[in-house]
Amino acid sequence: MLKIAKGRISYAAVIGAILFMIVQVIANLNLPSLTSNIVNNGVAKGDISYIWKIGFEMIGFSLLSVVAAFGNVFLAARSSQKLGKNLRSDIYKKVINFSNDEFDKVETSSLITRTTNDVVQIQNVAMMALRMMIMAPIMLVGASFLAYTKSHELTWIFVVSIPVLLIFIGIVMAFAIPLFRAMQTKTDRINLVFREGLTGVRVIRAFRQDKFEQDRFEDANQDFTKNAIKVNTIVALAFPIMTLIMSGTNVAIVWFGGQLISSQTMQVGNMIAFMTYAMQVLMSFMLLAMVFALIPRAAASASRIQEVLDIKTKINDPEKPVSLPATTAHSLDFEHVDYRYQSAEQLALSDIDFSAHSGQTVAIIGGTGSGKTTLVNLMPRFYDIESGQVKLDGQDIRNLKTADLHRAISFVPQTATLFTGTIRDNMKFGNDNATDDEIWHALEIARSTDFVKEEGGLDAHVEQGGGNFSGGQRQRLAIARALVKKASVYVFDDSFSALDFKTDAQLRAELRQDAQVQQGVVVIVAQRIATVADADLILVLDNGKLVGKGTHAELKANNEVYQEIMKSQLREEDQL
Ligand SMILES: Nc1ncnc2c1ncn2[C@@H]1O[C@H](COP(=O)(O)OP(=O)(O)OP(=O)(O)O)[C@@H](O)[C@H]1O
Repeated sequence: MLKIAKGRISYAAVIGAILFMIVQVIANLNLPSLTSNIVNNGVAKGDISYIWKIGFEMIGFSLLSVVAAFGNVFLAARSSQKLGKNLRSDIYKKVINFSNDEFDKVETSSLITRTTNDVVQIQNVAMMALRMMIMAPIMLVGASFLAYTKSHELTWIFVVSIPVLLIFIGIVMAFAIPLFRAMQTKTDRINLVFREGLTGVRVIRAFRQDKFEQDRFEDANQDFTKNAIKVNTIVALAFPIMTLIMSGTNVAIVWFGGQLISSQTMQVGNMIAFMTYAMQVLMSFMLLAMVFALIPRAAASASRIQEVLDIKTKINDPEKPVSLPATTAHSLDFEHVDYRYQSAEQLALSDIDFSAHSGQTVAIIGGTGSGKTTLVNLMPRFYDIESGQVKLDGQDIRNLKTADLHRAISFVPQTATLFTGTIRDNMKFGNDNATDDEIWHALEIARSTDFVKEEGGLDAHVEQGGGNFSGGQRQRLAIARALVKKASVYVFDDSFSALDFKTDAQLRAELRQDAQVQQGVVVIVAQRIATVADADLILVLDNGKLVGKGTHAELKANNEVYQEIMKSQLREEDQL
């Protein structure tokens, strides 16, 4: 846990909080002694001026204690909140640079719990530690010593009450700590089920799985609640018992102290002070117990966060990056590329080899699971290849800064994702300087002007995930967004599948005529022969292998897989 705070917490604030806390403890430790003086020397002797003098001193120490407590809480809160803020941004910075391989390692819902709930646990413990963990031992030592100076005859009471309290605290912790620890994994589970339920709500309804999903959530919720109730019951039971131990100690002090007073071996004031110090001693143990009860849960949180921070991102900038040549003649080359998913034994792609240059359209076709998406994902280095080379403008993409590479590639993924904001915000996602004219031009190519105008133009609101647009409209907006970004390579991963034949054909014709797009290489992943037929180069994938490469006419004449795909699609149309 200390590792996680290192460099993320303000040391000046921590030192300030500790200093204030020391002042507070010293002030608090002085008060019982002053009470005993006032009783012994003022009240017992009827010395009014002494009472006033010590009374003012007590007010002074009380005010000092309040001010110090305020300073301590202020700095403790500030530094623990800052620690939380720094942790959240460090996790976010780390995660945003994850490649798909790393995202495959940690569940998204768990990442969310780690950024929110786990960070809160650390913050709470940091706050408690700065308030109590250091206060308790100082108070414990100070109060024990001062209690002894007030009456060494009564100190034996501690010999009984402290072990009783410690044994009790030990029993409580033994039961509570595993439960505290389990809270985090149970929170994870709730988040996972809740998230899946929310994102898949339509599917759940369509398949009438509402009851099943509700039960699944209920189970997770019930499990969490049961655990929380157990923890709270233990804590709730612990408090009255601890109060009982404290009251028992008080009774013993009054009982035996009374006897000492009547035999004139002890003064009343000393007994009152002893009683207050005894409470401070027991309170210190309780404060320590509270902190130690929270530590295991926070330690579990800390290791969950550290686990994310320690993940080594595989795809990093090279030590000596090269720059892309300043040219308008762009090229994309795959040279004998092999790729294997980290969890898989077999190659997902093997010996992929092709070249394309500015003005050319490369189309990738193949059955479901043949490796089309995997292939295009290698271009922006979402995954790194196992062997071979991928080159952009003649440079191995692993020698480029990832920011430069991503700037050079405009990518439309299979599932179109839009962000909350306006259409304009979404369109400017890859090109902040785009003018309204450029955006309208891109929308025109993507056959989106009509519905965007209907929605209210570029200022039209886009809901979370583009929920207020249809699937086809989202696809077209994602295509337009990719066109607004001026790139060397435009990748469309199955982006035309949601369009009808006519719109698909019009859109591709517009792409062919657009001067900006024609300066780059266009890569289209498609399922339909009609979509790929006019491409300059068609790659036919089958089971991760490049089984055909050529134009439509060439492949139609001599490629078996291509002919098979053609036949199956003709058959489908014939059947209608
Ligand atoms: N993250 C992953 N981890 C392990 N294997 C994966 C992963 N993603 C895809 N695969 C496997 O790689 C193969 C190729 O998948 P890919 O998504 O590239 O196919 P595709 O041709 O794009 O299919 P579709 O047309 O259905 O989108 C499949 O066998 C798939 O199971």
